[in-house]
Amino acid sequence: MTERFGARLARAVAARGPLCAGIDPHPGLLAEWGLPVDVRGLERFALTATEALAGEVAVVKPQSAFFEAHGSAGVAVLERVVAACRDAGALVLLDVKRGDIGSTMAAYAAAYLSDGSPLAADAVTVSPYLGFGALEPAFEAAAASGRGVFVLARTSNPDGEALQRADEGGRTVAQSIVDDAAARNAGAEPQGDVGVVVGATNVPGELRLAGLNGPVLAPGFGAQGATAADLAGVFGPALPAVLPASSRALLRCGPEVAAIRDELRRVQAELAGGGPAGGRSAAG
Ligand SMILES: O=c1ccn([C@@H]2O[C@H](COP(=O)(O)O)[C@@H](O)[C@H]2O)c(=O)[nH]1
Repeated sequence: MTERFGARLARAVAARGPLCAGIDPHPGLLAEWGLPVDVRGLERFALTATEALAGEVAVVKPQSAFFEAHGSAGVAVLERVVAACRDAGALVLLDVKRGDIGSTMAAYAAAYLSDGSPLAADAVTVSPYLGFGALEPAFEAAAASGRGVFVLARTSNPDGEALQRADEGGRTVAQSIVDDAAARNAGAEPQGDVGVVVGATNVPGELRLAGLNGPVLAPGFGAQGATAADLAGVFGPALPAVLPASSRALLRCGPEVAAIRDELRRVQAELAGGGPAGGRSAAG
């Protein structure tokens, strides 16, 4: 029987620590690395980043948008990145933020969460804007194949606040997403397969995460300004379930593999020791 994602993730984090390393091939970063902003540059960038990061972290998070921007050749590079991360022992959380009516969601689930699909990852990000229930095909495909789903709840960007903090029957919309995810994870050991996305840039204590019984992906750490010292305040007792995610702050250290890896290890050490990591800049 396929081992569940929640269990696989817990084991990977115990072995390699909680940091989730993002692979975001921004055109500006390709240029900074002295690479052409085309599919050849994308391939060199993404495979170099994979070489630097995937053998060191529990989770790698490729940002699909930057690959899709190069068309089918870019998506082919993404497929190679997914395979190379797996070979290096990392779980792949593909950041695609999909969400649609249930019948179309089933097609996304087939693409990203089903054995045999070239783009199948260990987990994906999904958007609940069409309703948490519309994500059911993704939850089912993930459960059937030992994969995971991370639902956007309270994102790291300031634009999310008005919608996500709106009142939904005495709690915020974001809290209702967390509570729906918690219901799906109830009773799972060591944790469930449904995570939430909560930005590390958010207000301390805004969400009740203690009952989630699942992982919390925390982008906003690093280039968007949140530091290791902020994490305990923002996430409180849920901190052991948090995967701080950083992309640009690591990738800016390239193109040398050793330099990216040195920065990665520095951040991992700070996360382990609770000291300051990350850096300040505007979110977005
Ligand atoms: O709330 C969210 C959800 C997803 N993201 C994604 O995470 C990375 C962040 O990159 P950095 O370079 O570390 O800022 C990026 O892929 C976003 O699309 C997010 O930032 N916030």
